Amino acid sequence: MKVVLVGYGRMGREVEQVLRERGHEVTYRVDPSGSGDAPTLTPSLLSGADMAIEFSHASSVVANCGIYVETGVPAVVGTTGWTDRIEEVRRMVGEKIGYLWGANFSIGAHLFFALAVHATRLTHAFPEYDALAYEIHHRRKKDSPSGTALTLAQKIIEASKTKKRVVIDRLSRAPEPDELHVASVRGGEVPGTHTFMLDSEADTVEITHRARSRRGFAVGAVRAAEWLLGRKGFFTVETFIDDIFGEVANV
Ligand SMILES: NC(=O)C1=CN([C@@H]2O[C@H](COP(=O)(O)OP(=O)(O)OC[C@H]3O[C@@H](n4cnc5c(N)ncnc54)[C@H](O)[C@@H]3O)[C@@H](O)[C@H]2O)C=CC1
Ligand SMILES: O=C(O)C1=N[C@H](C(=O)O)C[C@H](O)C1
Repeated sequence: MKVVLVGYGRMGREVEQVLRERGHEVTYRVDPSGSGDAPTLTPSLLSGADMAIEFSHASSVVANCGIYVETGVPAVVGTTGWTDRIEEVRRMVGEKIGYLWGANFSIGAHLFFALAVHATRLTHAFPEYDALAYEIHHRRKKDSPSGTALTLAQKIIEASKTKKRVVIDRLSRAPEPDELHVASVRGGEVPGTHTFMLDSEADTVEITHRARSRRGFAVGAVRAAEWLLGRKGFFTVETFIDDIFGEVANV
């Protein structure tokens, strides 16, 4: 595949390495910081490209989607922090191009989601267990909570009989029983740690996904791009995971 990298920061560079290892070619790197070949994405940069892979900033996702649609180039997007506009992007994409978005492309994160959802269902019989979640990321991360934490929270709300709402703010009150509290911490170099906790008077059950590096995210994104080639429509990473690895993502 001839790939245009949109966003050439930590993830863009990691994806470039994996693309090379898997026999693909990077034709352009787009990044406003000056670290790529061009500062902004334009239709002409996508000419001849088979795929775009975007790890950029939330503020650019919708405009970039317009350029993918205009040029007919499919895109895998890992950028987080923009899902308040996901329906707009879904409508823009329609059946015109293949577009796949995921908050977390590492396989382990999807095992983590599945385990957390399964554990939540098991506690239907044990209402003494209260659910909560927290995530830790490096000091340069721009969005909070992480896309992964928001995805986890949504899945837990769907699986839980007691939790109906997600609260992400710093709480200056006790959470209501139907509120799932999701907390975020930023600092150091942590590539991404997410913990889901079920806590009772007797004990604590903790499920943690701890990324060791960004490689798992990058491998997943490149595999998702290989999967997307030739498909049309708006997909989330869960569809790709389901298709490749069986019923892992949506247990
Ligand atoms: N889905 C997943 O598996 C993962 C998602 N991410 C997400 O990917 C995004 C990027 O993460 P990192 O690479 O760690 O951040 P980073 O800050 O190292 O890199 C982002 C790059 O995008 C550039 N950028 C900003 N606006 C742009 C635009 N309009 N067009 C092109 N480039 C633009 C910035 O100059 C920067 O170089 C974040 O939203 C992060 O949460 C990060 C890791 C894994
Ligand atoms: O910004 C990051 O670094 C990461 N972002 C993604 C998220 O917001 O969930 C995925 C991973 O946790 C790393």
